Amino acid sequence: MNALTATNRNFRYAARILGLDSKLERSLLIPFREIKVECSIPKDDGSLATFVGFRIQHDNARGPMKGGIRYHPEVDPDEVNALAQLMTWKTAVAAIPYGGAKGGIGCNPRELSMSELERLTRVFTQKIHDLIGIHRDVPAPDMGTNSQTMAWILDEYSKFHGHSPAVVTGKPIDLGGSLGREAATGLGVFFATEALLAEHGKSISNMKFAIQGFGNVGSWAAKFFHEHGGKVVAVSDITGGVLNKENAADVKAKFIIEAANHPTDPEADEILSKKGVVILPDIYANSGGVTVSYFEWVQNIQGFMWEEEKVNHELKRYMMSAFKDIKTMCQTHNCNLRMGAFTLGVNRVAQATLLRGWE
Ligand SMILES: NC(=O)C1=CN([C@@H]2O[C@H](COP(=O)(O)OP(=O)(O)OC[C@H]3O[C@@H](n4cnc5c(N)ncnc54)[C@H](O)[C@@H]3O)[C@@H](O)[C@H]2O)C=CC1
Ligand SMILES: O=C(O)CCC(=O)C(=O)O
Repeated sequence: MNALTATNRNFRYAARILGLDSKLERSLLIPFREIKVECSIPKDDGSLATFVGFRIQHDNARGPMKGGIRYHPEVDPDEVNALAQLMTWKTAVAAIPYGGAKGGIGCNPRELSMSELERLTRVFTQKIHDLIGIHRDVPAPDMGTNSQTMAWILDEYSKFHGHSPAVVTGKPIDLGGSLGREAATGLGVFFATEALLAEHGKSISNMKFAIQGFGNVGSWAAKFFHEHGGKVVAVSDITGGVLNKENAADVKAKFIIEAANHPTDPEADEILSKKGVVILPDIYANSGGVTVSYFEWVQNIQGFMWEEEKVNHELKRYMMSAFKDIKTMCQTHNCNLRMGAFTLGVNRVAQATLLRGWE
């Protein structure tokens, strides 16, 4: 099942639980805008290379659209669409004033030199600069991109619109980035795990952790688990496996924390749930990144930098509060954590949409 089919299925299930009107359901599902651009660049050897870039803006009922840009060979419009939609529910679960978007370029960043990556990022920015903006759509890093990528977008965007640090988050600190943003997704995963384990009478220090993916998110999460007495017993990277209906039955973990986006397909979800595995869903578990992106945007707009302690303290407060809200939805609708998070997010966006109206 592809990522979009799976995400739509989860959304429809949540809409049914909430009893949403079918017209509202359709309006929430269809993306606000889908952008597809050709990005041609001269390679270092003088040859021409053409890549396809996407920015899918899913919903802006609760505020400017927000979400990362990924550079990966398998980027395709359906996947970006699903990830954009997940951002809409994620920002609503986190209770931050944003909608959802996601972008990507189909490329292998490991096969491009720094100067090729810079040219590609600048060309992509030239093609989308009039459709993003501080109060319109604010990109951030995701798989295969980082603070340097954001610095190039900021520089290119500013050539058209004047110096605009708040147009991207996850920037280098020297360009207005926030202290704590680089570690934020991993730290948020740690806070989310702590909250879940506490519910089950357990703590980080008496648990073993196997981490799939060891880039920004996985490596910071591993560091925080280790520092708090957790035993990190396994780490897998790109050469590792995926979760799916063939191997879901072999998973021995009692808890799965979805630090990545859409790492479990619905068929595997069902198998794992039947085995009694507790899954903490992506739209909550990895929301620490976008939450600190929000703090970065606020700091840029305020023109005032926060101490790292304040960033981390506020992050913990947001993560705890969202967990409490998800549990309330689980109790109200007698559903699992994924549907607790989906109903929470979808309901908040539905309410905002209804309040704004369609005229
Ligand atoms: N960077 C951020 O702030 C946020 C990232 N995410 C999500 O977290 C996930 C990871 O993102 P980043 O750490 O930023 O990316 P990254 O590019 O820094 O690292 C990705 C890691 O995953 C590994 N990987 C790729 N395919 C794999 C597979 N099949 N099995 C095991 N490992 C595999 C890569 O080798 C690499 O170590 C993505 O799904 C992303 O959308 C979610 C929220 C925020
Ligand atoms: O920090 C952000 O704005 C977005 C991060 C992101 O792409 C995600 O949460 O999946």
